[in-house]
Amino acid sequence: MLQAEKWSIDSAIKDAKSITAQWNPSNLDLIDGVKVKEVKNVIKNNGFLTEIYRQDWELDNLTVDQIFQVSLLPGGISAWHAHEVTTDRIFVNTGLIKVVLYDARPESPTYGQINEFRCGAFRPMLIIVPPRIWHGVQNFTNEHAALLNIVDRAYQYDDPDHWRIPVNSPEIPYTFS
Ligand SMILES: Cc1cn([C@H]2C[C@H](O)[C@@H](COP(=O)(O)OP(=O)(O)O[C@H]3O[C@@H](C)C(=O)[C@@H](O)[C@H]3O)O2)c(=O)[nH]c1=O
Repeated sequence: MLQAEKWSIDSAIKDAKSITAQWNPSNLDLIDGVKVKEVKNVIKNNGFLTEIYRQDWELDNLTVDQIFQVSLLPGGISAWHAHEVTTDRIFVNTGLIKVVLYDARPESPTYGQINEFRCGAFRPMLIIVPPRIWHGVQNFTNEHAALLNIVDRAYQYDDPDHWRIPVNSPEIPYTFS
């Protein structure tokens, strides 16, 4: 273990572990029920192809009832959301977006846990967000960004399965910066 003998500046702070050998955040313990499928871009002579969702990935045994896109302007934040019965499957397909989850289920083994994902074209992944997991997204770049949401229950115009609390709610121990 490297120690800061008197070679550095007194106020210097040594980095702690931040990443694993698989290039994942070292503090990422998935919230119970959350699944992540990382995919790789297939580079072609004229660009690249990225698979977004396949039933044979067997991530869940739910249907695909609707797919919609959410575009976020530079710096845009959409938080916090939760659904009682709908599963979100989020794929950032343009730019880079921070996807943050919070487990507020008292009975959950990961109650109180935060998961933060930074994903998009450079690090494509599908994030499965079970019902009752709070979630928010932020375009933390100065470019346009967008995500696809592949849901197992289509949006119900007359009775949305959609609960919200303000982005700055003290109920969730996370601040978008
Ligand atoms: C989801 C949805 C919304 N809408 C309407 C409802 C509302 O007037 C407007 C904005 O919808 P929302 O307020 O739900 O959009 P938004 O606040 O951006 O929430 C969406 O963001 C992502 C990150 C999520 O997590 C989802 O829960 C999704 O609802 O669009 C549709 O017309 N069709 C749809 O399929």
